[in-house]
Amino acid sequence: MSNIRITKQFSFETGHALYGYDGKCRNVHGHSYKLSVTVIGTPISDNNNVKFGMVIDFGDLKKIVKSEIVDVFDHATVFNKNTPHVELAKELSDRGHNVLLVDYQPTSEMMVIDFAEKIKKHLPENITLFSLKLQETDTSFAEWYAADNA
Ligand SMILES: Nc1nc2c(c(=O)[nH]1)N=C([C@H](O)[C@H](O)COP(=O)(O)OP(=O)(O)OP(=O)(O)O)CN2
Ligand SMILES: [Zn+2]
Repeated sequence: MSNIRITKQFSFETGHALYGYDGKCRNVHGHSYKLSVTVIGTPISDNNNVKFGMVIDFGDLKKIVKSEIVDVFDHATVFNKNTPHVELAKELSDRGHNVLLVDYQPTSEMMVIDFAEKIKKHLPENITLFSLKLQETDTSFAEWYAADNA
């Protein structure tokens, strides 16, 4: 049976700030992120299986990415917890804002690494994460490929 890649796309609105960065993105601002998740596997060949012909049901992939990434990051503001931004984060959080502290600088590169680890943990055994593409703006994106990280 052939190996087939399938992709599901997601979008979410997230704020962030790059502490110590030498450009305008050191300011708190937001992006309409677009995330493409590609997995690879062989389509189920048992015609008694309700998922016959599918690598993984797009709906099941959606459940994983939604609970691990979209529901966590959407309308949250992400700060690097290893910087003085923790103080700003605490103030915002105390005032009822949705703040997310992460253990890395929240660039698209670092976010896509984090997302890959989170998604991989929840995929069924026969399904492999092939790649992720995280689009931060119309002209900027970061990609993670399993083959680059083997
Ligand atoms: N390698 C990276 N560089 C930058 C990142 C990043 O995540 N990785 N992030 C930012 C900012 O957060 C923001 O995304 C600005 O990016 P940029 O593409 O420079 O945005 P512009 O609107 O200025 O882009 P245009 O060239 O006007 O389309 C900065 N760098
Ligand atoms: Zn940004």
